[in-house]
Amino acid sequence: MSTLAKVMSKFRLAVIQLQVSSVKADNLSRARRLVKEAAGQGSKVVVLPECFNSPYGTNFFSRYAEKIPGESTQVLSEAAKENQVYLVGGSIPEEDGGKLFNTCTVFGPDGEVILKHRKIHLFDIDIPGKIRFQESETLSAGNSLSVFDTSFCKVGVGICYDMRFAELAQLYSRKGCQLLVYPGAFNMTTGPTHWELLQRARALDNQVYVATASPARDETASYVAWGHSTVVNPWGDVISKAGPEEAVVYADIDLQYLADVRQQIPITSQRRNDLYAVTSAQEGSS
Ligand SMILES: O=C(O)CCC(=O)C(=O)O
Repeated sequence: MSTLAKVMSKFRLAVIQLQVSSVKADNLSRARRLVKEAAGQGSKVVVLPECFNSPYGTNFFSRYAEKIPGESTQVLSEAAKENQVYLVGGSIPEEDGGKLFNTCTVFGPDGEVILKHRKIHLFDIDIPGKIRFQESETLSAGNSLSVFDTSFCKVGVGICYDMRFAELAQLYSRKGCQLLVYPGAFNMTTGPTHWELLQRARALDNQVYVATASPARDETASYVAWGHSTVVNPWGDVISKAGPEEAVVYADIDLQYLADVRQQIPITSQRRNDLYAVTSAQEGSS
């Protein structure tokens, strides 16, 4: 392998576990400061949490919603450009045509938007005595798979509940993604058992890196996030993990290691495509 190929096969990823408050301007300025800090540590891809500009909750979405482009995406664009990073801008409540979406925008190092992912699986659950949450009361679902290219590898994007759907990760992997990122905000009921397990499952099933970015835990919020933003490698090992509080966690992504794992355990070529298949209605689109 050439020296250039070797250099390009490794890059640093940063996950920002942001302390999100009810003051949008504070959320934006903290995010901007931490993107700069992450870039200062050599990160090339930086990920913010779900709902990074607003508290998470159906009663907040319409109040904090913005058009895209708008105030929050402008800050993200500038932060990406100033710091020369790919910035996965967590998510924000987006308003478009009278509907609300939970939307992630991704910016390239030139500050241009390169992807917009609207959460495709809305978080509607009801666990008696624990948690009932119905995003569909206020939000509409997106309808597209979302993949973007970097100078290092292809990246697939989902938002939080999207991570529960193994088929989506499998399709992203089949499209050539080597990294899956999920801005997310699990809670104190599902977080302890499901958050890490889902990430390790998606990573191991597909032999990819998986990164999640959660808001920091705020015990006074109406929705208390689990925190614990994580990066998992293609072997299924957790290689970086935050606690509950605000933090930036780093992981060195090694695409040669990913290739080695795939060679050692060649499940992709061993799939019985003659017996089963996961298909997408959007097959052929990127
Ligand atoms: O799936 C879960 O348990 C949590 C999902 C969630 O919080 C979300 O989709 O925002």
